[in-house]
Amino acid sequence: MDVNGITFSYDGRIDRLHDVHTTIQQGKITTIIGPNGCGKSTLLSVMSSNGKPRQGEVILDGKAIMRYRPSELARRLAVVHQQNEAPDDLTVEKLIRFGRMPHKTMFSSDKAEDDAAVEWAIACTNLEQRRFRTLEQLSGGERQRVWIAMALAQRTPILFLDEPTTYLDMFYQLEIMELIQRLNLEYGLTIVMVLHDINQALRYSDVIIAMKEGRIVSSGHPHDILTAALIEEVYDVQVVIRRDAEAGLYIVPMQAVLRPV
Ligand SMILES: Nc1ncnc2c1ncn2[C@@H]1O[C@H](COP(=O)(O)OP(=O)(O)OP(=O)(O)O)[C@@H](O)[C@H]1O
Repeated sequence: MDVNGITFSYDGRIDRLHDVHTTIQQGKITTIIGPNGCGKSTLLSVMSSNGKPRQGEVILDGKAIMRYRPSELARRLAVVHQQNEAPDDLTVEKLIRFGRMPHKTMFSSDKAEDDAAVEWAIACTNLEQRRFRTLEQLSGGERQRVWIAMALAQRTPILFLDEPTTYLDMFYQLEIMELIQRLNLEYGLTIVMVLHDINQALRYSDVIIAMKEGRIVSSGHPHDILTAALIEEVYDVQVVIRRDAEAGLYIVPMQAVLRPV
């Protein structure tokens, strides 16, 4: 996927993305980082054809993303949004089955293929024991796995996740990150996600895109780009970067740099 010079505005007045260029590498995990309001979710939305750029275009498999029919795009790319809502009385299995919608035509659907995709999504996300529960009977971490399972049931080669670990405790955060890593390594899914936890970004990404004020400041392998200088430039936070024999590279935020406004 190529992002070619995207400039985007919600209201036609203020640009929230300014001439953004990047290439999403197939089969890799790419993580978008940056402070609140810098345009991470906006970029993810434009990259999934959810918003028309003022300038530039996103190319997927040689074709501009805006030229895909919605169902055609939904067979290539699935999105797990930051906030998800569904009726509380819907069972896990029924909800996951909605992921099959893009594969149905007006006249037919391959029931065996649908069943196999739903079973695969349930198995990947370890929801076998929860399939007949309703959403309200699940923990936050289990609910997040349901949304991921629904996206997996789409059987797309590309998966976008917007802040998949927000509101989850340490256990569930790790569980989701390990699931994402497994989906990438075992099934070759191309993953693009937004994360706030810089250490998670460092540990699980092949490529990091660092944004500030609607622009890409730096992108590349986490070990190459995540320097103390870059983090201070992007977040206004001083950090120390350490390497531990067991834990590898890790970042410790030390101090917010207060700047006059
Ligand atoms: N639907 C919208 N209509 C108008 N402005 C919006 C809309 N969504 C976001 N914005 C604005 O666009 C800018 C970028 O927002 P975006 O949600 O992409 O940032 P973000 O980096 O994902 O932030 P966060 O980390 O807080 O989720 C912000 O100034 C935000 O207020």
